[in-house]
Amino acid sequence: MALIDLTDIEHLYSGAQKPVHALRGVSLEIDAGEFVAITGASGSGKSTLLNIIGTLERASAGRYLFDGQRVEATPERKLANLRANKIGFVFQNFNLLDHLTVFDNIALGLRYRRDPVAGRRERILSVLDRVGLAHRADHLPRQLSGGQQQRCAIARAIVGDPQVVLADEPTGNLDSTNAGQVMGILEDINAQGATVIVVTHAPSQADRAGRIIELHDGRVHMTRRRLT
Ligand SMILES: Nc1ncnc2c1ncn2[C@@H]1O[C@H](COP(=O)(O)OP(=O)(O)OP(=O)(O)O)[C@@H](O)[C@H]1O
Repeated sequence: MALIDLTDIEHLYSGAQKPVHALRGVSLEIDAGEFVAITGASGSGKSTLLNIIGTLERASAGRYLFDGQRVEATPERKLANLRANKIGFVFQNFNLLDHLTVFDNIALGLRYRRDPVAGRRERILSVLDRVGLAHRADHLPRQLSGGQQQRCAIARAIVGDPQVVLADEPTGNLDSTNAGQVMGILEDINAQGATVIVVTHAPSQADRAGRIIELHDGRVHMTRRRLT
């Protein structure tokens, strides 16, 4: 059984002006342990699809099974719980809290989890080490470079050891060296067993994924697996 199983997903944004049909019948399966890149032109529906996969947004129509659970039939309270325990999010703009240190920003990744408080400090220190920020634990986000801020955000996303890491243009604000480093960390997270899904429009980064899903006008235009 696929970890993520989407069938005929439609999404309509019905704002004040004309409604936007952002997804038009997307069906796809993603297995546990895959590293998938979602690509496509601006406006093709990549972020919408990622937000639906992450249960931040509910699809207007279609069926979504996450780890066998019917998302459309799950109340919001339970979805919040699922997100806190099983999914880590990484965004283009890092979304760190300015007034908190790197350590405390990462601690936020454990806030809504049910696991015991004992051992949290060690867990945070170990993840800081993993993203190469052990020497920056007491810094504020504004004292970090963009690449370091994104590595801090990744640490926050993975500190709870999620099954799935979803990253929306995680390298969009980074130069190529930092972008390469961030992709390397995502590869490492995947190698450790997490399913990783990255939205990117950079072909050089999409090529690092095991599978590329290209959207076009709200539909899956093409799916391609890495040859090696
Ligand atoms: N909250 C919203 N309200 C109305 N329309 C929206 C909203 N969010 C996205 N859209 C529209 O839905 C379509 C798909 O948007 P989405 O952000 O998913 O595309 P994308 O492929 O991620 O684009 P980009 O690469 O520019 O980030 C676009 O036409 C966009 O304008």
